[in-house]
Amino acid sequence: MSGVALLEVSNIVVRFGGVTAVGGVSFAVDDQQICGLIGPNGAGKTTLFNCISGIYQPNEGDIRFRGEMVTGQPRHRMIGLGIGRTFQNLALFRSLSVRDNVLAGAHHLGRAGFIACGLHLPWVGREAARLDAEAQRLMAMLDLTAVAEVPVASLPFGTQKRVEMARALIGQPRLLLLDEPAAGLNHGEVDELAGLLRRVREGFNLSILLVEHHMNLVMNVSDKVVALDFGRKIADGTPHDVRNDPDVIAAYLGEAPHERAA
Ligand SMILES: Nc1ncnc2c1ncn2[C@@H]1O[C@H](COP(=O)(O)OP(=O)(O)OP(=O)(O)O)[C@@H](O)[C@H]1O
Repeated sequence: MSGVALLEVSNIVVRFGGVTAVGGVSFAVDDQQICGLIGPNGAGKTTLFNCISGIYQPNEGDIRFRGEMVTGQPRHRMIGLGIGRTFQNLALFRSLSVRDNVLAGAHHLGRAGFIACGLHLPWVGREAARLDAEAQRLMAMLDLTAVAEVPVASLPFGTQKRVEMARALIGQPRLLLLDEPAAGLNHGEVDELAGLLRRVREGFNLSILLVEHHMNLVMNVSDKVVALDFGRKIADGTPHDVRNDPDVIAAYLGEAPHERAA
């Protein structure tokens, strides 16, 4: 694997009818790297994200994950390969408890089918106990233990976002895609999120690709930043370099991006 990026996106093009949402974007994410993906509204961030997570199939270009071509693979296959994600507007089972939502993220790991469960085979119980222990560990790490049995619908938005992250993490991703994790959070929660992202990266030995409008968070937590505008890449480098890039500043209507923090 040495010399091969964890994720390699090459010349991705996505068109919706006459609209070119992504017009030939390339970038790479390395092992254990936090990469921020930024750009003004309509720049193509979500569309690119949806290609990487298997929701959209690009019209052109390639996506390689751990050296393997995965372009156009369906979502369940991407999860199996190690690409987990959260959604901007959350995609939780609202009437289920936090614990059950977290466990729902592990369904592709289980080997226990209908017949094995019906026969009460011993390894089925062992597998369930192992997953439950992992869910407990994740809930502790994401400060969810106290609400483990609470239906997610009754929890504050910031807590629900942590549930979604725990659900993605129990799937043992090598790459975690986070779609606007700071949206809807207050200042204190955003500060905690920065620390949490670093702990998650260290604790799970994974990489994070982060779409985010909250510039302070992106610049503070990312090892590298990729900036898009009108479906094209306009910068790719360290937070310092991207923040000072003239094209990035121009894309944000003359404001330095770090001054645009929510
Ligand atoms: N399903 C769709 N059908 C048609 N056009 C779309 C569709 N999804 C996105 N677009 C268009 O593609 C372009 C890129 O949109 P996209 O949502 O990827 O941008 P974004 O950078 O994620 O924006 P935001 O920050 O507002 O979420 C926009 O012009 C958008 O209107």
